[in-house]
Amino acid sequence: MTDPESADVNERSTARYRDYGVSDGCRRALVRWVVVPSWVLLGFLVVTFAVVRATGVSVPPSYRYAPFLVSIVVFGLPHGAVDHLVPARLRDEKPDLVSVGRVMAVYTVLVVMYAVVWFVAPGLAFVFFIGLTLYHWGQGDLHASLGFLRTNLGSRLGRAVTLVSRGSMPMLVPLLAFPEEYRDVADAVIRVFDPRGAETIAFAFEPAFRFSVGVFLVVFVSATVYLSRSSFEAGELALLGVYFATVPPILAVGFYFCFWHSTRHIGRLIALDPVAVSHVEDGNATRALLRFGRDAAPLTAGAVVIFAALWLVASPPATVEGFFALYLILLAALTLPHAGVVTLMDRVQRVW
Ligand SMILES: CC1=C(/C=C/C(C)=C/C=C/C(C)=C/C=O)C(C)(C)CCC1
Ligand SMILES: [Fe+2]
Repeated sequence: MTDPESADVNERSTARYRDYGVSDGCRRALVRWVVVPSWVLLGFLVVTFAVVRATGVSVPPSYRYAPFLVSIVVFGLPHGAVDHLVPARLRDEKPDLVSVGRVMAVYTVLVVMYAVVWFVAPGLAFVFFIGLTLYHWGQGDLHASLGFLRTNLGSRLGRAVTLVSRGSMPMLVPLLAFPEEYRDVADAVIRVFDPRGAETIAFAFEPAFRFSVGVFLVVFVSATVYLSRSSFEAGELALLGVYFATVPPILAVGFYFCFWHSTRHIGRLIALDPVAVSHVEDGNATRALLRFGRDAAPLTAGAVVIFAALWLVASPPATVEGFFALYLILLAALTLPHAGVVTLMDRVQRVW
C-alpha cells in the first residue's frame, strides 16, 4: 500500500502533467498573449516583405541584426536563463543549492565539450548547431501545439514527424529560399575558427543537396498534415513556411527566436511556476512575466559576461557581422544543455 501522502503527491503531479503542464486557465492566457501575437507579427512581416520585394525597395542590411541584438535582453537569452530552476520545479520542489548546482555542473561540462568541437572542427560544429536547433525549436513548437492549442497529433510517430517539420521551417527553408545569405552566415561563423569558412561545408550549398532538402521538407510536411489532421497544425506550418521563404533570413530567424520560440517557452515556464500561475489565473499576466524576468535576470547577466570573455579569447573582426557570428556561437554552446533541460521537461510533461 502507498502511504496517503505520496499518493496525494502522485495524484497532484498526474493532474498537473495531464495537459502537458498547462492548465486550462493558463492555456487561454497563453493563446491570447503568446500565440495570437506571434501569428500577427509573422503575418505582418510576410505582407511587409512581399510588398518590399514587389516594389524593389531595399532594406539596409544592418537592420537585419536588430532582433538578434534585442534577444540579448528581451526574451531570447532570458528564455534559457531559468534552466537551473526547472528540474526542481518539475519535481514540485523548491530549487535548492543541490538542484541548482547539479544543473550548473552538467551545463558547464556540455558547454566546454562543445566549445572544444568548435575549435577542432568548426564546420562540423556548425552543421551540428543547425541540427540541434532544428531539434530544439521543433520540440518547443511540438509542446506548444499540444499544450497551448491542444492539437491531437496522433501517435508517437505523428509527434516525431511534427517535431522535424516544425524545426525544419527556420533551419531548412532559408537554405532553399536564400542560399547566399545562409552561406554568408555559415561563413562568418566558421571563419571565427577557420579561415576557410563555409568552404569546409561546401556540400550543403550544392544544387543536389538543396534539392534533397526540398524533397525532405515536402515529405515531412505532408506526413505531418496527414497524421495530425489538424487545421491548426497545417495553418501554423503554412505560416512558418511562407514566412521563412519571404522574409530575409537573419531578420526572420531573429524575430522567430525572440517572439515565437522564446515567448512560447517562457509561457511554458510560467505554467510550471505555481505562484506565476496564480497571477495568470487572477488575470495578472504582467505580474507573472515580471516574476519570470526576476528569475531570469542573474543568469542572463552571467551569459553576457561569458559572451564578453569569448570576445576577448576569439577576437573576431570588430564589425556587426563579427559580433553576430560570435553571438551565434554563444547561443550554440548554451543551446546544447538547454535542449537537454527541455527534453527533461518533455519527458516529465508527457509530450512523448
Ligand atoms: C541566423 C541565421 C541562421 C541560423 C541561426 C541559428 C542556428 C540560430 C540559433 C539560435 C538558437 C539555438 C537560440 C537558442 O534557442 C541560418 C539558419 C544559418 C540562416 C541564416 C540566418
Ligand atoms: Fe529554447
